[in-house]
Amino acid sequence: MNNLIQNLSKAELHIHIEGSLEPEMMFKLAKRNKIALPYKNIEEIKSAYQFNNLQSFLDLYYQGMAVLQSEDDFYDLMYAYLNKAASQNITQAEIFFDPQGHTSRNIKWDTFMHGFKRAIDEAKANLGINASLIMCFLRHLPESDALKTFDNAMNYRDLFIGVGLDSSEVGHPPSLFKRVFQKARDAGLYLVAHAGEEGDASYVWEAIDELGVHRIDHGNNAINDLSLIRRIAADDLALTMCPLSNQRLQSVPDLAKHQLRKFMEYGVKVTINSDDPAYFGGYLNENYLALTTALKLTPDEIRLIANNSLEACFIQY
Ligand SMILES: Nc1ncnc2[nH]cnc12
Ligand SMILES: [Zn+2]
Repeated sequence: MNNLIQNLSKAELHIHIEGSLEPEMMFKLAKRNKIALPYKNIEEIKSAYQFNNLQSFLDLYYQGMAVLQSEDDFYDLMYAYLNKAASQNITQAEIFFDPQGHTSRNIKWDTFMHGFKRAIDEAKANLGINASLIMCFLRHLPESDALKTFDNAMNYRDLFIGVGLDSSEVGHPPSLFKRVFQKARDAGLYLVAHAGEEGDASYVWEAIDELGVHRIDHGNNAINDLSLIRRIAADDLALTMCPLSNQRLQSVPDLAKHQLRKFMEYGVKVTINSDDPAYFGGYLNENYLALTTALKLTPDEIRLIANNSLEACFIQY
């Protein structure tokens, strides 16, 4: 199975670039930028990564971002991910970034956008991997902040392909972001949203009906609503699922009960992704392997999931 998973061409459609910040790089950048970390060494960082829900992870995720300061920092972060992705036979990635996590720390748009672009261009030339960016709005902040972020992002319109919605889900439903998603739709951008990770099925309904998303990030809790599953399948909305993330954030009790199999039985276009690999203990192939073992996926099922990921890409090469 290991070889099959390694050798298959795959796309990754749910990866937060800031979630690929490995403890080693966090330490290196903290030193480079003279930023004090609340950890003495890499082992201490790793042992702090014990999560009991989404928020307990997000608190450390936002704290970790503080080491990202210069264009070179953003370049290094992106290039390291793309290098790893290419080594796992990922031919294409549509990558999330969180601008509000950086502008709130007074980092300039040019700094992160130019760092990301340089890494993406060099990785294409050196490694043959295709990558595009999806800008996410932080849903724990008000829509007015997302609208300002959207206006600033339009100065870089050719550097990203879509918008998404992430951060703390419960209490921040998709409908609160209707206006900014409408603006993004009018600008010809692709639309995605995290929904049904910790929120119930109503969050997924809203992402579809109020935001008009083209893919759903996670979607796990849609499993409790048969008419919703049928709607997702009928509209061919891919789910970008993240098994190790679900396990580490305790949003599934046991990987053997992961919702992916049931969605697949209903004909939903399911995909496997890594979400925040530096925090959840595995990149894409480790996610495929963990779910293959837990759900006893057959080689044909693994091929189908990998093929789904290529079909669900917004950009077809
Ligand atoms: N799994 C996740 N859910 C919501 N927001 C996130 N930001 C980074 N990872 C996330
Ligand atoms: Zn995510």
